Amino acid sequence: MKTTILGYPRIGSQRELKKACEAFWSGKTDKDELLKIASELKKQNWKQQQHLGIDLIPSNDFSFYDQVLDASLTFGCIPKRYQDFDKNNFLELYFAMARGHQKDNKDVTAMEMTKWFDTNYHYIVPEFEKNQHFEFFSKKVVEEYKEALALGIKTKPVLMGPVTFLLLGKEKETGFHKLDLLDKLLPVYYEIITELTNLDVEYIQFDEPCLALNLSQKEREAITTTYKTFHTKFPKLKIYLANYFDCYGENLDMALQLPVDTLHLDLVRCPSQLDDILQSKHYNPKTKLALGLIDGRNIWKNDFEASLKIIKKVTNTINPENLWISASCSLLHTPYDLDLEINLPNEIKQWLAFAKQKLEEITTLKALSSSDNESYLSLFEENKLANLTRKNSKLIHNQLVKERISNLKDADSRRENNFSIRQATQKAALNLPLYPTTTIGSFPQTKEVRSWRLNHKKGILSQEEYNALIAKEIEDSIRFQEDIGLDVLVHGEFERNDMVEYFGEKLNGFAFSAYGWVQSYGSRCVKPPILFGDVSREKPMTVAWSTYAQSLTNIPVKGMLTGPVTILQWSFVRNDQPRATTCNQIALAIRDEVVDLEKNGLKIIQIDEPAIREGLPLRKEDWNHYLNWAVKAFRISASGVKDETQIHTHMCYSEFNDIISNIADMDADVITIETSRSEMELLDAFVNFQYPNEIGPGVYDIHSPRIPTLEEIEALLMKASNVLPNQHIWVNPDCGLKTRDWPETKEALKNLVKAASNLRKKELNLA
Ligand SMILES: Nc1nc2c(c(=O)[nH]1)N[C@@H](CNc1ccc(C(=O)N[C@@H](CCC(=O)N[C@@H](CCC(=O)N[C@@H](CCC(=O)O)C(=O)O)C(=O)O)C(=O)O)cc1)CN2
Ligand code: MET
Ligand SMILES: [Zn+2]
Repeated sequence: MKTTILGYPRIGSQRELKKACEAFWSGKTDKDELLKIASELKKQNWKQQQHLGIDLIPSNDFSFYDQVLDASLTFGCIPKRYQDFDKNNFLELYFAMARGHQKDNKDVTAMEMTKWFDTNYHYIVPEFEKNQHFEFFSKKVVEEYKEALALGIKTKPVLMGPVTFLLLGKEKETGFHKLDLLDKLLPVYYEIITELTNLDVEYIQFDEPCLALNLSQKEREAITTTYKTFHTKFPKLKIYLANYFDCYGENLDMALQLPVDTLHLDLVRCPSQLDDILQSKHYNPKTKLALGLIDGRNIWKNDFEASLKIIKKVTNTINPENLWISASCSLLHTPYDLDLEINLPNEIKQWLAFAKQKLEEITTLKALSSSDNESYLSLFEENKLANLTRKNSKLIHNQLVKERISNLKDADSRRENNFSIRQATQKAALNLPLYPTTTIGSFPQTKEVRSWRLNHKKGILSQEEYNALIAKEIEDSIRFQEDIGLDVLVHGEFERNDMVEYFGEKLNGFAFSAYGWVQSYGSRCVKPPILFGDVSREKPMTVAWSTYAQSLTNIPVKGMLTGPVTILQWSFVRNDQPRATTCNQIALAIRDEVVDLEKNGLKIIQIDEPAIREGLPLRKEDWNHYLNWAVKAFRISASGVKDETQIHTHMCYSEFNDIISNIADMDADVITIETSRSEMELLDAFVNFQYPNEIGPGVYDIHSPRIPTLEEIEALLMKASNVLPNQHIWVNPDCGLKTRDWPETKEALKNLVKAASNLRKKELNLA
């Protein structure tokens, strides 16, 4: 039996890569400095895995921004708008594709970004044209292999599999299907594999998580062709085929017949597949199985007793030499090292394992499964005790919360009247112009704002001093919004470290790490709170700052909350009860907050649910169950208020086509969505469905420092007004502005307000 993993976090335990990239982008450091820090991080990761006993260590799991963008560059899949970039200045081209570029007489937009399966990680969407050309362009996969080899480590290079790569991308022209490009793409893989095998590479890991989706026959055939061809051309190459995040499902028979060395199984998300495989007539006992037993998506300690039972069952049928012990998926989605957490309560800490501890768990499981396991038995006992303590802990259970959940009634998830009645009431109460303008909530989280929070945490700033600084920032932002003429204002979220962590800190049932950073996209990280127990709200969480902001102005200010599904989705969630139950607990806490905001005079309340789509199960047969409880949880949180209180929700990074009726079912009075990078394509779902409520399609791509021009915004707005009822349209950016700086934010928002006002004028002239 051997150990391996699919990938390791790369941002650095102290977010070194984040800091290095941001310093490079701002021109504070040069390319050599960035490359040096990257090399150091790769080296640390490889050495760490070697030290802790991982037998087959991955390479090319590092990335400066995103592994799918890396793949696009590996295959020379570079959209035409970047053709003026010097191909010898790789990093400039690479980051231009990732973030857009607006200097030295160049002005190009970034590539689209979207959710990586059901995670909070975002990837850069490959773009294809009809006559797409592929070539082996970036040699990173070869270079990283050599880099590790120079350190004495013979790695397993990781490549995005060709079918997943194509399926994750997007046709930028009509008249072809992306899978048609496979024939052109495969020769590039042959070239890469040839170079790697010339260097004596034994194993290559091909990531094909599309195998967790409901594939069509054509897509399945593409997989078969690909791996049969690889095997025919490179009979000595050991192919490690990685699927993760769910079952192989109806793709299993096909997968089992592939001529690959190893099939990787996510046994956390899909424990049942093991029996399916062991009983399948298609299973060839020579195919190795990688048992993904350690949860790569969560931070709970593994249950060794349960895992060993599974291993034992497998070894009854399969020679241990044909088994790998592994994590369910790449450890990219877990934080680095629990040892850094000195402030976590010990009782909770003993239940947890971060990436480094998961490596230890993997090697311990291997050791415990061998006959000579005596020196590891104490680790087994320790693990057993920790899991037992967790099960029986007093910290977890709150009877009052459980009772409230069991007393939930249908009426708790319904507003008093339907939307058309509410709309009329709200119109009278709010008196907003046609095409009302607003923003999504956050304003720039500047260095200063963050340093106040850091200094407050360190005790350098008192609570009063900190509050005074935040209050001043809110006041400035209100004045700015009034000055430029926005119609619905926000307080700016300056007091929040993060839209989920902030609420986690205020609710019972959550714990927080100090360094539990996980990459979200590019250099941006999140620190998901640890939801370990029953959730309840002790006191109002946002009322003070929201009412303060409203007290400064006569223009309506939106109360700003994060919704229950998003708080659930972006936390590390307890695995001892159904997620639906946990979600309802959060929903009740948010509901109480919504009611308190209304009581305190907020006429508009936004409940953000950007993670609703992300939480959608990968396999369609599981969709309905999820959508039912998720939509219901949102409705519970939103339904405690009077008709005249306007409930907004906000979603980003989402394809809406296949869930649009459920989105409508959420029944928010207004929804704001991200649409600008896709040039309003995401709006189609709402148009085709004749979405009944009001909607603000984003007209400003906030992920890029680029300032959208007045003409661009107008063009997007025209597109929207051509297809939506004018009375339903709001004008807003794609998402919050916390990652932007003030100068660009100000310019962009002025353009946004002006664009709305121009459109209004046009409308009047027509009338
Ligand atoms: N949870 C979550 N998921 C999400 C989003 C989101 O907002 N939250 N948005 C979408 C996109 N993802 C995003 C994810 C992160 C950030 C982001 O800005 N993250 C910040 C960290 C935010 C944070 O927690 N800030 C803390 C800690 C800040 C910090 O780094 N402090 C410094 C000191 C201050 C300084 O000098 O900068 C330190 O501790 O060393 C705070 O403000 O208190 C970052 O990476 O820089 C933006 C978008 C989807 N998923
Ligand atoms: N209200 C939040 C903000 O403006 C919504 C963000 S969605 C990722 O930052
Ligand atoms: Zn958003």
